[in-house]
Amino acid sequence: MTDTTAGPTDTTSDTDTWDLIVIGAGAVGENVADYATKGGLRVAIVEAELVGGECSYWACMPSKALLRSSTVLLAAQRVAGASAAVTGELDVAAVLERRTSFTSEWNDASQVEWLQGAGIDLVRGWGRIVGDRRVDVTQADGTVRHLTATHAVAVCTGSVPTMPPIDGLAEAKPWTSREATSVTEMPGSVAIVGGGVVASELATIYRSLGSEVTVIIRSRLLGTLEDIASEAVQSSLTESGVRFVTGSPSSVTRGDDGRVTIALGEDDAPIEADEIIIATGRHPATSDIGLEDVGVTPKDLHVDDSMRVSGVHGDWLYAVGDINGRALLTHQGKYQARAAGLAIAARAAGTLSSAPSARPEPWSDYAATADHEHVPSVVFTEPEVATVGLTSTAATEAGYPVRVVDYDLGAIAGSAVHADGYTGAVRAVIDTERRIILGMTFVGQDVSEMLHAATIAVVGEVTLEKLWHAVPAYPTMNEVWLRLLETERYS
Ligand SMILES: Cc1cc2nc3c(=O)[nH]c(=O)nc-3n(C[C@H](O)[C@H](O)[C@H](O)COP(=O)(O)OP(=O)(O)OC[C@H]3O[C@@H](n4cnc5c(N)ncnc54)[C@H](O)[C@@H]3O)c2cc1C
Ligand SMILES: NC(=O)c1ccc[n+]([C@@H]2O[C@H](COP(=O)([O-])OP(=O)(O)OC[C@H]3O[C@@H](n4cnc5c(N)ncnc54)[C@H](O)[C@@H]3O)[C@@H](O)[C@H]2O)c1
Repeated sequence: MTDTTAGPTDTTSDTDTWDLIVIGAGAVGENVADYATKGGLRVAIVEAELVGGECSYWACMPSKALLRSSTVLLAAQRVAGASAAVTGELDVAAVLERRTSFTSEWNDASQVEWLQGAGIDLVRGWGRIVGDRRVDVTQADGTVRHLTATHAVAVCTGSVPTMPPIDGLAEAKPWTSREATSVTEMPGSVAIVGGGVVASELATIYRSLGSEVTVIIRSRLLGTLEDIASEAVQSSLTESGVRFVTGSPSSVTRGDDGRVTIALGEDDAPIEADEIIIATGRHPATSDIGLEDVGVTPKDLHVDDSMRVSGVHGDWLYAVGDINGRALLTHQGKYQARAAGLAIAARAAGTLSSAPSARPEPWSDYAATADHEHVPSVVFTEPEVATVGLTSTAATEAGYPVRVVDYDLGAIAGSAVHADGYTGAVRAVIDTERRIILGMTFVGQDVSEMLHAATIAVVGEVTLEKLWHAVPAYPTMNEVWLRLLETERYS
């Protein structure tokens, strides 16, 4: 894996007491600190690795940068006239170099500069809660610094990959999303274990950059999404040459030639590849951060909508972002961070109740209410999948009166102009009593940019009758909204 460089060292003053101590300077920790600072608090943030966290260096940004060049190439190839102008292959070295520039060569100097500008103090090292509002930081030289918070501690330590119990896995030195997104030389072949978002995006990246790809899945690819999405992505990946094998590895060995051999069931032929990538989910990074010392069992970690951890004497502990397991997405973690940062500052100022029983008002600045049933997300595959809210299955299970309305996105005039032979699909999940949209799924080229209108409709609980007056411009792909409403009315 690539080397990482921490930028400037600690930026703290002499004091070791702050109003708020944030452990973990990923996107989420940075936002908790920023919003609490804006609320008038003095804040220190503790970081063991790179300021900016997973998203900046090994997740969202590098993976999306690795995907972008092939997406652009495909878009040009799908429009007659433009396709004649692009006759060459992807420049893989240039793609990797562009990715590296997005990670600032795994150096966090610019993010440290941002912290300084925002008035947030940085303490580098491993943070561990050692008592009520007290955090010890083990620094690179082994010395321990003792920090105290007058108001709150927020743990924003993120998540780590879950490694499945496969014989020989550790010895075979598997890649996780970290190695896969920081790759410097494309392997000839990879076997990806898992069928979620990470596996789907990595399969798209590695195939587009020339590797032979085998994906080992237990069941349906992207199984938590609507079938229109998972089927489209799996069939497009298959068409691009990705091989899908159903099963779960039982053992893996790395031979003297450096290649891995993966055994599945007794009747299945083993799979050989240059590298094995594990993409079987992530779990909260709760190890060795001292939760147990303040009476919190990590697997029972529970937060309210202001991200305050339940059952901690004095109610000073918050858990924000991937660590609380609510929605493992950068934008949703940052949303939680805004709620938590503002709530911590308001409680410190006495303008929001600190009582354990006091729950923040839903949809107020202090509550991440949208986490429950209004989460947007995009899977950056080919085709893209953009979703918000509940799937038809989730809405039915939650007891809503549901009607599903589908429309062929390829049949829209704007889509036909967008790309020759455009294919895509849209599904709206409608609450038939309240006549609002509970969830939407878009599948197709560039649908990620269509998502926010749906998020506004779902969060705003805009009725279908009112949506009738939100007129989509012609000829854009958004005209699918009109077609969905017509389908709901007349069929
Ligand atoms: C391959 C991949 C692609 C992804 N793509 C997207 C995407 O396109 N869009 C999206 O919304 N989400 C995406 N995600 C999810 C996204 O990366 C996470 O939801 C997000 O990074 C969570 O932010 P966080 O701040 O909670 O945690 P992290 O980003 O993991 O940050 C936690 C920080 O805490 C530090 N830390 C941990 N323990 C300690 C300690 N004890 N002391 C001090 N510091 C500590 C870590 O070093 C790290 O810097 C992707 C994830 C993966 C794996
Ligand atoms: N574009 C994005 O927003 C984006 C991109 C990447 C990751 N993420 C986030 O990161 C999180 C983690 O993603 P992920 O894909 O690692 O996890 P996931 O939980 O979405 O998927 C894990 C997959 O691995 C499979 N699996 C588990 N154990 C297995 C085994 N032993 N053998 C074969 N398959 C096995 C599961 O069936 C599932 O399909 C997601 O929750 C997602 O929100 C988001």
